[in-house]
Amino acid sequence: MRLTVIGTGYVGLVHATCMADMGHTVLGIDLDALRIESLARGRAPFYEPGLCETLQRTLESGHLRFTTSLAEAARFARIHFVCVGTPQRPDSNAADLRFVDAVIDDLAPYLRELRGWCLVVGKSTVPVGTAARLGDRLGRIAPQAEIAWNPEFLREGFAMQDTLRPERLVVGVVSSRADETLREIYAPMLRAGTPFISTDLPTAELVKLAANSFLATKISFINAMAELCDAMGADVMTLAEAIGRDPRIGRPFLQPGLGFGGSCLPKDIRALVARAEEVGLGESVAFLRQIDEINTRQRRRAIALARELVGGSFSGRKVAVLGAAFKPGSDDVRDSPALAVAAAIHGKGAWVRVHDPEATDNARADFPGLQFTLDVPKACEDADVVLHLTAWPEYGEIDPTGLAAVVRRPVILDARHTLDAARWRSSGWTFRAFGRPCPGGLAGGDSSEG
Ligand SMILES: NC(=O)c1ccc[n+]([C@@H]2O[C@H](COP(=O)([O-])OP(=O)(O)OC[C@H]3O[C@@H](n4cnc5c(N)ncnc54)[C@H](O)[C@@H]3O)[C@@H](O)[C@H]2O)c1
Ligand SMILES: O=c1ccn([C@@H]2O[C@H](COP(=O)(O)OP(=O)(O)O[C@H]3O[C@H](CO)[C@@H](O)[C@H](O)[C@H]3O)[C@@H](O)[C@H]2O)c(=O)[nH]1
Repeated sequence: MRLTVIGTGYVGLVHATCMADMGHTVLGIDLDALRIESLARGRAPFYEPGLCETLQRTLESGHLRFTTSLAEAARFARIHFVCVGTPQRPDSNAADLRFVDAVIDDLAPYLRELRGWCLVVGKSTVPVGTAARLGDRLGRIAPQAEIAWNPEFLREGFAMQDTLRPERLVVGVVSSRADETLREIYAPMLRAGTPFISTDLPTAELVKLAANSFLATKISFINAMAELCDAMGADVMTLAEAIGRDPRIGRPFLQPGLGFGGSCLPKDIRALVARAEEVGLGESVAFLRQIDEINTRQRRRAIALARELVGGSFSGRKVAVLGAAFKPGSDDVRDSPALAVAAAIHGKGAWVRVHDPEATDNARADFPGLQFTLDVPKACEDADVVLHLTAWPEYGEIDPTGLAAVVRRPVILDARHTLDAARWRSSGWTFRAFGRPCPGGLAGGDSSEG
């Protein structure tokens, strides 16, 4: 089938390339002319495992092309996926819907000129009620155009596999024709057994926000347990393993540490609370405010413990930071917990040098005051403390003995719980982690400092 994908960010570009790889003929559209130019030459604007190869393959096969023109998009296909951003508004916790609104306003006049039915399918994460509102807006200008909502659940770092082999497909539709069209688009996945959940617009919109709220709740729950473990001398990793064995609880998303960041979980739980408040149900989701607060507290705890580890003041201290991306497998630094901690420590007078295997360009653009390097020993040269803040697998391969020879003091805070404490300690390191007993005292820093 012929499809367009409007917005070629993390969601749109991955969706466009995967749809093209499945055999559809796809036109990708973005306002950003430089991005479109480099995509047309097969260059992806961000790091995502497997994306580059698929992009090049689908460009070569002729299944994928790019343009900046919505007029061309309207002529090209009857099905248009909308994948533009819905960030947090600068002035409140609500979602900023101006990009999705703009796509509908700009596309609708071109669709009106066409004869026959067409379908605009939102994939962006939006507050409940947005799809119906956009459907009305679209219908007023182009009465033969219909809206559907098909929220996206991909994880960065696993985006290709999550798109090609999703756990489920959720579609909100207002007609059986939309339902059948979406089933046809996703036919190879349905044949492979992917559950297809077809529902109304509000349910589809809410499923997405509910899923992210639940994931955020699991993470903050285990981090709250880590705080208790610190105070009580218990071990949060054993606790996570033990409760995670219960299939009603499950081990995934119980990894304690610095908490969640990125462009989705933080803004999505805030947007859900904001929307619930609009309909007078703020109290029903008040717990999500606490989930958010527990999450940001982890960053303050890491700063406080790091300060304790350098002797009580950051002034003039050298701090090595391992990791800048909001999570491993991605070069995305949007709301990165690692960079928030690094910047705060830098702001308190420390020399901070950050290593990341993929995200240094993006991180440098957002935090020009920090120093960056692609070499772990260089990041750690003369450091008073090493902070492990993003769990890239290669940090698990570091030789602690070799690194001890480079630093000023062999002291490490593992804020992601993926390093082997025994190995580091046996190489002479003072090794600290939240929620884990440590020889000679409790691991937790106080969380009082902002
Ligand atoms: N990033 C993720 O992992 C992820 C996963 C699931 C859902 N989502 C949701 O999907 C949506 C997109 O997220 P993203 O991370 O891909 O965003 P992004 O910021 O990476 O990409 C958005 C793209 O849309 C383009 N754009 C903006 N307005 C446009 C317009 N009028 N016409 C054409 N292009 C336009 C921008 O130039 C940009 O390239 C958001 O609602 C997000 O919450 C994101
Ligand atoms: O046990 C865990 C799991 C994750 N994280 C952190 O949580 C954040 C988010 O991780 P993850 O959910 O893997 O990344 P995203 O790519 O942001 O994906 C989430 O947000 C997307 C956008 O809505 C959804 O599509 C995905 O389903 C949802 O997992 C990162 O900072 C992780 O380091 C933890 O601290 N502990």
